[in-house]
Amino acid sequence: MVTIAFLGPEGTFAHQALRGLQVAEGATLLPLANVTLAIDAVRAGSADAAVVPLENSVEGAVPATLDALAAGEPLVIAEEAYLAVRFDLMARPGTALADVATVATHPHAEAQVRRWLIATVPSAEVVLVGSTAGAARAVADGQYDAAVGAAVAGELYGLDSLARDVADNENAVTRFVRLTRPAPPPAATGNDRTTFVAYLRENHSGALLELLSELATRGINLTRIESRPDRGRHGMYHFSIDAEGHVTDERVGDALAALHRVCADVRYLGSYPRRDGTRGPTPVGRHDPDFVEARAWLAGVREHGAG
Ligand SMILES: O=C(O)C(=O)Cc1ccccc1
Repeated sequence: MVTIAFLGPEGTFAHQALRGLQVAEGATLLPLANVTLAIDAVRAGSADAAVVPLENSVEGAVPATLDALAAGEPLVIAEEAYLAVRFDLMARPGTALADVATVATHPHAEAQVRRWLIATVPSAEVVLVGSTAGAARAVADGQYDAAVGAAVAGELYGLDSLARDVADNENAVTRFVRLTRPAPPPAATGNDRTTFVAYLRENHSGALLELLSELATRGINLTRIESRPDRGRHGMYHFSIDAEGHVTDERVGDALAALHRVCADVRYLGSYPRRDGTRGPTPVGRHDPDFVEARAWLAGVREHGAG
């Protein structure tokens, strides 16, 4: 029986994202209170996969997810899904806006409704918790006056919406990933993404340029790059990167091998179909047959003194 952990409880955006991901029929769903617990459940073997947010179009990366992937037992991204996120301010029935002294929500939700909260409930204290649905449940339990989250969470926990669609920016989307223990990637589709973490060898001038050059010379377009501090080494950073292409593409494999040579470490985090947009054109000389032909030419030069 397959068990899928997700950022819970029921009613989170992560819970909604499950619908857009491959979840085996009859799988057991395991809601956990924060991203780190969900990811560690896969490492411990108590879940086969975890569905967690990785980045949001307004607030950027989810650090807890990036950091849990960058260290500890390796995991891979098997799949991604995008979800449009909308936020309501929800409270126990009978609560008026004027009664709201505390508002609980997830940090990524807070960032997306910050101005609205300041304008609407300026003296309310905002409390950051593990998830939006966790906030809604805590409001139902009487811990806080109001929660910011998905309308469905309000319905689940018996809250009323005091205000609907309260985001500062319309059209925010969040990217969720399904993580598993290391496994062969799904087959290349021609529109894929590869995620990895590069740890620089030392803090020398041009170290990041060196890393980027290996990707640029092979015509690899990046869709995200984030620096995160190496927790144990003050002043040192590693880079969490999404690149267009699949690890079985010649140019991507060649670039990862090159980074393995020049970096202190490269942690491969999976190749999987890209669900937003389409990749740009591959530059001349960087298609798979170009690499195959170049290898044959070099073999000829080495063996016969001529290609
Ligand atoms: O707390 C949730 O519901 C989540 O799934 C995390 C989150 C919070 C806000 C925006 C996107 C994802």
